[in-house]
Amino acid sequence: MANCNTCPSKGSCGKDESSCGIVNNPHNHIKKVVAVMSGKGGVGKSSMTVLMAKAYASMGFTVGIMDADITGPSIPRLMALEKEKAFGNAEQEILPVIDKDGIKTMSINYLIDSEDTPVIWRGPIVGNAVKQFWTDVVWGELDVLFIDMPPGTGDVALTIMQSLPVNGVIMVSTPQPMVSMIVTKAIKMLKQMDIPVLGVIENMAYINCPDCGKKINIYSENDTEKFIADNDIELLGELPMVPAISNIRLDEELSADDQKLIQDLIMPIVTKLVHVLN
Ligand SMILES: Nc1ncnc2c1ncn2[C@@H]1O[C@H](COP(=O)(O)OP(=O)(O)OP(=O)(O)O)[C@@H](O)[C@H]1O
Repeated sequence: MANCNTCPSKGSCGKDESSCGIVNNPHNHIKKVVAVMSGKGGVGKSSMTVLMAKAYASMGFTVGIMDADITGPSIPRLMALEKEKAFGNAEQEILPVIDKDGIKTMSINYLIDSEDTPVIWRGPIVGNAVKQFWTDVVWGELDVLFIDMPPGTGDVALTIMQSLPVNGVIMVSTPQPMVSMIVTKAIKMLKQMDIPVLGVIENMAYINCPDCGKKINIYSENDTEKFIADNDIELLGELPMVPAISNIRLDEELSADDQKLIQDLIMPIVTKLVHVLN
């Protein structure tokens, strides 16, 4: 049953506790829940989730990542935790896997034999698994929990939005008309559900010429300004396509230049996010 005392939305959601469908674990005290969503697959949602989580942790916040993409989980690999398994405690709860920076993570891949074993489950079972990642995982005290959403606006995305106290959503998109159209559907769904869209990240928007440094737009029909204005949302940032981001799992092995590049790209976004979340 719902428990407002441990709910991140306490005092701001307007729901009645007796009819609220969100169940909270009394051991967990999570201040903010941020879903990272894309509408369209492959645009960099999981990469952005990891970059933001690492940046938050580097600022001294306590951070968690829930990998809600049950049939296509990528958080363990992106965090270089793919060899880890999750264990339970005496209360039948699940302990998250914690990375070298103290980021707590949970993914279905920690619970199955091998990372390439497929999860062949229908929507309601997948939805229940995600709900258990909220109710049964010992997240403890967190300043922010990022949820790496499955792509699209299907059954599981709806379950998450209805069953977890999501404070806001970050949309990840690429500047292509077809992607913007599908991301717009997701934004409209969130507006109908009264869930705030915190802003959009335009990922893989351009490349920098390796010789002269000139910014080269990859897509000829780049209409980011219109997309932002039509949807009345904030642009949190535009990121280029760079090898450093595709190698984020090896962050400690990246050159000092690449580490600085990532910092310079992600910090303005995270600074805006800290501001809009407070
Ligand atoms: N800015 C970037 N520069 C270079 N490569 C990137 C960038 N962003 C993401 N990628 C790469 O693009 C691919 C897709 O990224 P990612 O898995 O984060 O997308 P996704 O939207 O979460 O995908 P899915 O829909 O499967 O969940 C990965 O190989 C990732 O390394």
